[in-house]
Amino acid sequence: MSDDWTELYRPNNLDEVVGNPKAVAALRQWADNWAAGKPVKKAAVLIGTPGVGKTSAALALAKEYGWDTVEMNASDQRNADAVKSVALRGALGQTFTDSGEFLSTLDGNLKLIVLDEADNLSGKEDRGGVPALVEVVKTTKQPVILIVNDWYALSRKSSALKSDTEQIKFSQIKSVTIRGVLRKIAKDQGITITDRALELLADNANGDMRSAVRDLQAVAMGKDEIKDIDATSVSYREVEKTMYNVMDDIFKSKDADRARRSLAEVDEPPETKLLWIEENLPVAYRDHLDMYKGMKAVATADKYLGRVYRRQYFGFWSYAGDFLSYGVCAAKTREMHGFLRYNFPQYLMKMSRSKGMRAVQASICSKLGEAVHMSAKQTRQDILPYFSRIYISDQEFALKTSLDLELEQEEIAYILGEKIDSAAVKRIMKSMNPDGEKPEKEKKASSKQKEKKKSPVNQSTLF
Ligand SMILES: Nc1ncnc2c1ncn2[C@@H]1O[C@H](COP(=O)(O)OP(=O)(O)OP(=O)(O)O)[C@@H](O)[C@H]1O
Repeated sequence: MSDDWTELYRPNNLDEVVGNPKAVAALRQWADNWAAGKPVKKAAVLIGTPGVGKTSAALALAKEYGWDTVEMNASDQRNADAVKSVALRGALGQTFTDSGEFLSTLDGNLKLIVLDEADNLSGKEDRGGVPALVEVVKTTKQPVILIVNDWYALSRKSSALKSDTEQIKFSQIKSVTIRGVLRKIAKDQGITITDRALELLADNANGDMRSAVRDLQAVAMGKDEIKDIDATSVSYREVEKTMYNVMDDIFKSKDADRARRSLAEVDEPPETKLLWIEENLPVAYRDHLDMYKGMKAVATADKYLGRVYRRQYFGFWSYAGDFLSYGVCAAKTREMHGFLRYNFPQYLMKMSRSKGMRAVQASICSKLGEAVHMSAKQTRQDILPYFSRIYISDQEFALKTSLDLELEQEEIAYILGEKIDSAAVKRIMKSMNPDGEKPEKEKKASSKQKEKKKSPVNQSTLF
């Protein structure tokens, strides 16, 4: 049995494929025609974003109709011959898998050929990827299903692909539907889960069932009860995910209205939105004029954001939003397709890193300041540089002060200017704690700090 819940709970039949009844009905109709020996279109294309059940539906269909399945990755050019050899043979006789093995068809059953990533044939046109696919969908003697995320990208490469296939669209799964599936899985696993946690997990998935099931499995690890707080741990990813979606709406499509709505809906401060767009505009717009116009819109948005604070007029936020969405979206000369690798804003990354560093420095200064009866600020200016020098050069001093000040590993690393897991830091930690047991003092340290009950450190031990 699979440990991966997305495999374990893959639908076993078409009725278990939730959320897209029309698509499932269309798929059944297509399969019925094949089963009756009169396929109207020999190949079906299942179109939809990742994790909405396209592959599951194809596999469930084969099970329901008692067909064998041959799954192949269409983007791998090496498979083209293997696909043809399976597809172009009749139901009787023998066929090959992509690894060249014989597949016997003793009962004369149909064989469902599932071609994953069929939209990923980019750059392969000249090497025959698309023509091979067209030949297959026209002449196959076996039912063929193409799985695609981006139908536009594929269909514009060949009009035959459009006319010779049955296109079936899968929409994103509604949050409430996802919730139902998650509830069933939790029950089956003997896990209790709060309604709020279910809601959080389902909402976070943004219509992607696979990611919802994965998140559930991740938060359930080692637990038999999932509380609200457990589910909130996945929510940071939602921010990125949502911003990534907004990026696509702004940079790829020409639908400026959608771009505007999408940017307005994402729950992030306007400054953060601007940073995302500024960071990724050069990734998306390779044309210099598009980039120039886009950056101009970003600059104008930035001007309005500045005015919000200077004039305390929050109406300017919407102006800024319009420039970032409408402005940037309309700056391009044509729609963009294909995958774009967006970056998390560098500025935010640096800031959060240095925020972490500043917090560590503040905590050292507060401990040290207490020992020498000085404010944390004064300690930082007048004591810390000298303290660090002595600490680095005198091991005995380092050990003593680390124990007296109850320094944590990250604080020691900061003073030494080393990485947290460096040999020097480990050496001091080990000397502080030779038996591997946490000293009593250290154990109490964090709770003591929280209580703000400052322990009187003996100055004579320190210096
Ligand atoms: N509609 C659905 N009903 C039930 N389970 C689903 C559905 N969609 C997805 N799942 C769950 O998510 C997993 C992944 O789904 P599946 O592989 O079918 O998605 P997909 O649309 O083919 O995605 P991709 O395009 O990334 O391959 C399934 O194994 C199943 O556990």
